[in-house]
Amino acid sequence: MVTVQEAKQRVAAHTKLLPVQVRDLSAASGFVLAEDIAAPISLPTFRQSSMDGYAILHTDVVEKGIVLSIRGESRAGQAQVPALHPGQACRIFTGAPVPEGATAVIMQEHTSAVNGKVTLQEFPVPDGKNIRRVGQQIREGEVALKAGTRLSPGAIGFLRGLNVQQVTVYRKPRVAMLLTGDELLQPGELLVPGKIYESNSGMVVAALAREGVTEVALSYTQDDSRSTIEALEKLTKDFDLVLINGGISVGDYDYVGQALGEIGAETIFYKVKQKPGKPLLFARKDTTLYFALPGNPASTLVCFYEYVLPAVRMMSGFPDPFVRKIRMPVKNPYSFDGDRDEFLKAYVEGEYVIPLEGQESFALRSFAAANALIYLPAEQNTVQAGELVEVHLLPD
Ligand SMILES: Nc1nc2c(c(=O)[nH]1)N[C@H]1C(S)=C(S)[C@@H](COP(=O)(O)OP(=O)(O)OC[C@H]3O[C@@H](n4cnc5c(N)ncnc54)[C@H](O)[C@@H]3O)O[C@H]1N2
Ligand code: MOO
Repeated sequence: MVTVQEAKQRVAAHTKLLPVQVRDLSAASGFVLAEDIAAPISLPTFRQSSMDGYAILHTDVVEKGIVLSIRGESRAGQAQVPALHPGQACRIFTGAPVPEGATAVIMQEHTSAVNGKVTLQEFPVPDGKNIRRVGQQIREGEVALKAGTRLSPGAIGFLRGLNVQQVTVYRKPRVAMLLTGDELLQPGELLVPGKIYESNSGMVVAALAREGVTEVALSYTQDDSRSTIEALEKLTKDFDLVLINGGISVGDYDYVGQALGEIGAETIFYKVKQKPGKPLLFARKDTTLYFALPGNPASTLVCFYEYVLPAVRMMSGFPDPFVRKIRMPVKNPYSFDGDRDEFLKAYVEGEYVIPLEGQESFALRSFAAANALIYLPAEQNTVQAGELVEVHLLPD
């Protein structure tokens, strides 16, 4: 049995970055850049107006009420704009090229135009006012995004604006999941005595999809040694990550630990001093990592968020792979017995975190309402209302 901290360290120590791949930017959201990206162009590429109004020479504005003659127009997308001379103003719109010679744009609301003349109500007008400079955002050749950046929607938009079409990123793991249990029913099957509807594959598939892992090879096995070994043998080569669910405790029909030994996987740890999820096993064979997740549904999901998700993120190049931790005051007092650290299904509401009813590891009802886990080390087994606790925010 290892501590939570030791288990996390061992996961980190045995999880390697996956090879890089080139992806179209349109299919790279959520991936992590493996190389710096240099800006192929400057942004803006030309001087642009940031307002609808009039391009002028700021030096013309020596007092309030100056009148200039309107010469021409510049609209967004226009290629040629005549140069501006002292005493002139050019009608201009947001995003349009600023004529050569102009040094400022006065917003329309600060002007009045009549009969080809415009009166400016603003004084003084600083040099460069309402003009986006060439390269103000980024200059050609500068590093636009560094290796290790996760491609957020903002990053994708930024790269699109730079006309970057392909990116080199770390690939995401190829994942298989093996569900064990004689009691498991597929959706829609007839409910017969002793059976349950299988919940854990759908849950893990949904959680993986949020990490950008959209394909999971699912397979099922009965609780017997031979079929468990055979099922695992099929999953070695083609996958970076194999998740096994159930059959990892000490019962007479729990064959997963033994089967992993039979296929030559090396156990890196078995059992973590935590609740739920004590019988978690982590193993490795060649470049494939195996997590045997305890079958109790809440144990499966806690182990997923605390260990599997960080491993997926580490493989895909995330610099900060663990779920986000903050310290918050707990709304209600809470206490527990036992010598294992606890992960409590919880709800963050405003400035407080609330431990939810129904913490048993068979129960997903509380998980369905949770947006966080409270991590309480065994030493902190009694907390008072208002006491600060460590909160792990679940990904949205
Ligand atoms: N004598 C002991 N018994 C148990 C111990 C122990 O230390 N000594 N540990 C308990 C803990 S803690 C956990 S957690 C469970 C883990 O059990 P397994 O990983 O072997 O899982 P199973 O026995 O196969 O199933 C447990 C539970 O979960 C249900 N289950 C399994 N798979 C699914 C699924 N895909 N979807 C929905 N529900 C599933 C299964 O029906 C059982 O109710 O062991 C304790 N026992
Ligand atoms: O560790 Mo188990 O998940 O407590 O039921």
